[in-house]
Order: sequence, then C-alpha cells, then structure tokens
Amino acid sequence: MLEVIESALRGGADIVQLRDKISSKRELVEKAKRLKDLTARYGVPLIVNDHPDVALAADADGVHLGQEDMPISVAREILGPKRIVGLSTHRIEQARAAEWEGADYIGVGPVFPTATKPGRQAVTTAYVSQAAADIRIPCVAIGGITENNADEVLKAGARRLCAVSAIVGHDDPEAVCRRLLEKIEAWNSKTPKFEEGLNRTGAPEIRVVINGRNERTQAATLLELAAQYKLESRNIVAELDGEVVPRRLWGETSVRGGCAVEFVHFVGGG
Ligand SMILES: Cc1ncc(COP(=O)(O)OP(=O)(O)O)c(N)n1
Ligand SMILES: Cc1nc(C(=O)O)sc1CCOP(=O)(O)O
Ligand SMILES: [Mg+2]
Repeated sequence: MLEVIESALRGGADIVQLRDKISSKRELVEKAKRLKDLTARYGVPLIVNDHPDVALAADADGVHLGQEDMPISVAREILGPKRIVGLSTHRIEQARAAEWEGADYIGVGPVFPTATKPGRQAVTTAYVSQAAADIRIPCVAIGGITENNADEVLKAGARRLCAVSAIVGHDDPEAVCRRLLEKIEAWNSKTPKFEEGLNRTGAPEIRVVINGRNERTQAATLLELAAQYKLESRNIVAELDGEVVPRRLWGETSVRGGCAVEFVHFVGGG
C-alpha cells in the first residue's frame, strides 16, 4: 500500500484517503499512522474513510463520511474544529444539506458505474454540473473516473477528481496521477471554480457557528461579526468557543473558521 501511494504522491496526488473495508480497527490505526507519516512528507492531507476515531488516533487530517454514517456535527465533536470532514452526496438536496451542516467538501458520485462500489446507480455528469453550479464548498467527483473519461467530467464542471481503481489498479500510479493532474490543471486554468474560502472579491470568507447555526462571514474580529448582525451597540455578552470576551476586546479578538460564537442577551429574571 505504501509503495502504491508513494508512487501516486510522486505523480502529484494532492489528497489521499484511506478506505479499507476489511481490516480490524487495530490494523486500520496502524495503516493510518504509516500513511500519515508518508503523506506528511509530501505535505499532502490524509483522510480516513468512515472512522473519526481512527483519524484522531493517527493524527490524520480528516474523515470522510457517507450518508449512513454519523452526522457531521458528531464527527466534529470527535475531531475538533480544525480537521476536515467530507461527506458523500448522490443528489443536489444532499449536497445543499452537507454545505449547510458544515461539511468541508462533498463527494459527488458515483459519476459512472464502478466495480469499486457495485450496485450503485450512476448519478451521471448531470449531477456533477448541478453541484458545480450550486455548491460553494469543494466538490470531488468520484466513481468510475479514468484517464479516458476525466475530460468529460471536467467539462461538466468538476474541478477535483477522485479515482481509486484507475490509480491503485494501474502498474504506474505516478504516471496516471501526473496525466490526470495535467487534465485538471488545464480545465482549472480555463474556468477556475469559485469555492468557499475565497469570495468573489477575493476577501477571505470563513464558516463559523453562531448561536448554534452554521453561518458564513467575512468578519475578521468579534466586533465585525457583531456589526454584521447589527448587535455591536446592543447590551449583549459574547462568548467565543465557550469563553466570555469582554466588550473592550471585541475589536482585537479574531474569529477563525470553525469557531463557535454565542451572542447572549439578558431577559427579565435572568
Ligand atoms: C471522496 C469520496 N466520496 C465518496 C466516498 C464514498 O463514501 P461512502 O458513501 O461512505 O461509501 P464508502 O466509501 O464508505 O464505501 C468516499 N469514500 N470518498
Ligand atoms: C468509494 C466510492 N464512493 C463513491 C460515491 O459515489 O460515493 S464511488 C466510489 C468508488 C470509487 O472508486 P473508483 O474510482 O474505482 O470507481
Ligand atoms: Mg463510508
């Protein structure tokens, strides 16, 4: 496994997922740790499929969840705000829900029928186009993607591709990754896709949880965030990640992606 993945990394694979449906948890932790050592040497994030606890144990960069797995919020409780949480989606309603619930990226597939996921109906490139047009978090097209059909998926609007059998089932994963990457880069330079993290004016946009709701903001400080909701002159208390922040410090207190803010106001009796 390590040889194959190192070959893919040499070819430019820029994110790796450990998807292993057979190993025990004990074996998975061991594999994830070894993979993490390898991917870290290439500066590439490692995602663990299905198991947030394994991701945490191996200090992986995130987890990938399916529609039947635990909710994103529960995975975040396990992994904390900084790790990546991705979610599989198979139709646009699921994609919108994933974005709303705070997924960092979504899988969009299976684009084509695939023996890696037998029995799943292909969503076709029509769903790839819908997701590309509607969804602001990164969309990763997956399912039956090969060098031969990658252009078709990219033409439909995908800007990130995930392939399993086309890479790990090939004699030369490095060469396949290099060629896939060339195609991705060619399409990205023609029509770059706007994604969360940069808004249309180029100013940074982050995702925060405000009074329990997922929100997006360009605010850099607590004061700017309060102003966004016209709360800056109200008699309220602000908490950032569970700590009360005195009002005089709001202007110099940064808000970062993934943080939780509570604006609390007083009511009669308490
Ligand atoms: C990038 C990406 N997208 C989709 C999947 C599929 O996840 P899931 O639906 O949970 O199915 P399994 O992979 O667990 O069989 C994925 N792993 N990665
Ligand atoms: C694991 C997986 N999930 C999918 C989804 O659409 O959610 S498609 C898929 C299989 C991807 O493997 P290959 O590149 O060999 O087709
Ligand atoms: Mg899964």
